[in-house]
Amino acid sequence: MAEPNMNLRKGAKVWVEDKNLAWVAAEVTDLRGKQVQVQAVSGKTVLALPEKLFPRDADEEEEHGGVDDMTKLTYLNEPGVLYNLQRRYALNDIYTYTGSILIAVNPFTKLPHLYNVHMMEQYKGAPFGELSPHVFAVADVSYRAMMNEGRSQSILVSGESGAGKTETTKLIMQYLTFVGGRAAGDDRTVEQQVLESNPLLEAFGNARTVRNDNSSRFGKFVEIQFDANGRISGAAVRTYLLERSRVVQITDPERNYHCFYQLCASGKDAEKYKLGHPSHFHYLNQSKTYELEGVSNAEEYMKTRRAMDIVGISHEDQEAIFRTLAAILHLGNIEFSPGREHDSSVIKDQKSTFHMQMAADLFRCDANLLSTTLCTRTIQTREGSIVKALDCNAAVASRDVLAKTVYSRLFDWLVAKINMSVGQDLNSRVQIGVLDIYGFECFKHNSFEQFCINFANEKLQQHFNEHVFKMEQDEYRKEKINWSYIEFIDNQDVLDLIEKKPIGIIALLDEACMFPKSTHRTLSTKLFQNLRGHLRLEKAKFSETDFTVSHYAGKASGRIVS
Ligand SMILES: Nc1ncnc2c1ncn2[C@@H]1O[C@H](COP(=O)(O)OP(=O)(O)OP(=O)(O)O)[C@@H](O)[C@H]1O
Repeated sequence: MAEPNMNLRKGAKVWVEDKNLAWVAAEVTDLRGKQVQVQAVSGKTVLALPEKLFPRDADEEEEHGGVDDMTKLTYLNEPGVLYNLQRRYALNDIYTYTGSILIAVNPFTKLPHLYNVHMMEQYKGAPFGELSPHVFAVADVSYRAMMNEGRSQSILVSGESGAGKTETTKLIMQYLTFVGGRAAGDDRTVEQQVLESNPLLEAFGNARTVRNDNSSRFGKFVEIQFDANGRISGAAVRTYLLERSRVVQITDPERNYHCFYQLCASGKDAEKYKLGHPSHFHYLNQSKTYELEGVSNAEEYMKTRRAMDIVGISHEDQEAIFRTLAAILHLGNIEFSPGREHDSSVIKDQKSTFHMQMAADLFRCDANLLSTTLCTRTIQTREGSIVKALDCNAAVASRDVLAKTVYSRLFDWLVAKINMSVGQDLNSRVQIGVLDIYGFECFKHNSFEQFCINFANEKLQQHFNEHVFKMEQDEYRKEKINWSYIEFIDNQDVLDLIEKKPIGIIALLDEACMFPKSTHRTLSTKLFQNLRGHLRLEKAKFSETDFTVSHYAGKASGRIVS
């Protein structure tokens, strides 16, 4: 989006950077050697370097309330794009096009007039771009492309946490249900079932985060299958990258997965499993946030139960699901103290023994076996298996791994149940896929989970580059249209750094996992030896194991730990 040939004469309209407001509108008042004097609309005069200024569309050229397609801006630069979105947002115009891409700004308030049946009727079959930008227009264009070309389509919903991806995905499904739904009078339809399974997925896959009270902690690809007449004939939900670490570790004011709090507030069921207030459980009390504003955990529990009934999960299976959740909570309360032998551990005290017995009963396994499993590790060798004692830290780690594994298997099992109940149409030739996946994430400390999320986003970015930029430009070339090529950053080098065999980060990690003697130090040495000088990888100055990957969207630092 750089603007190389900016004409900086007196009176030119520009954007100048501002500490507080990001960008402010200004006008050039003087040229002083290498610097330019500009006067901001507030009246303030600033000196700036020319390369720091961006040209600005003249106010009188701009339509009132901004333009509905960014490509209509004379100057397509960051301040211009942000200003346009801001002006539209002020009028509750939350949608704006950039060519065939839709930008949605989260309104954080209900706008029911935007999503009613009347609106859906309006967008049905309307040429793209004729009506105001809308998520229904995108869904409609993909439905029509599928029908006209007989080819499957996909819609990618991307953005940072809390941007509105899940809401947008639901709206797309609502629209596809409207155009491809079955005639009234049919039994409960596939699309209804997909929508009705949402509360279930949300109870087990969503949690409160700093940014979003109901943040999806997994990626989701919803495939909606259609028959030859364009009617929905089946559907499937595929999930990715469930955030497993949340089951055992949370920080204030975040929460664990909603289902745990729901179960604790369930009254009789909670009593049956000897649960109480969430503050009694280590996996929940690491954060003091137990309630969500405007949400009753007990009512949500009933909703989750109802969603299970709708999806067709038997009462026996429902009981097994909540029993497993309770077992995980009891498991988390097991503490260890050093055993008699060096580097060994035992269950700490009576309280821990109670929770271990509870966990074992609820998992329906033998308590001694559970305790041995937590406090020892069995290593297979050629000579047979060796049992090695674990110290307290290692026993805690093994307890947490068990909790995470059981939870993620439970989640996968639920997804499989939902898919079975909704029913896939194996004969369908066309489908529309909607991908709702985490955006790029960067925290102070980034775990392996974040690394995978950023890798997935890097892959998506490459797909986007190939399809949007390369294909458009090939088209222009074919038609001999004189076109100044858009510059985009090819991210193949980041992908190579991560996935190339045999010396990408993942390949080296794989290799390290196979050698019993590997440690986090041997892995870091290998990584930095093999990838030294890679422009996308930086080693931290004062650490042997910290590294930073320069992604297309920014830098993310990680640490190799054992
Ligand atoms: N189109 C919309 N209309 C009204 N409210 C919206 C809309 N989109 C989002 N919101 C509000 O913003 C909140 C966050 O949106 P959503 O959960 O869809 O974000 P997300 O991008 O999926 O976040 P995460 O990645 O954390 O799951 C919603 O709970 C809802 O209150």
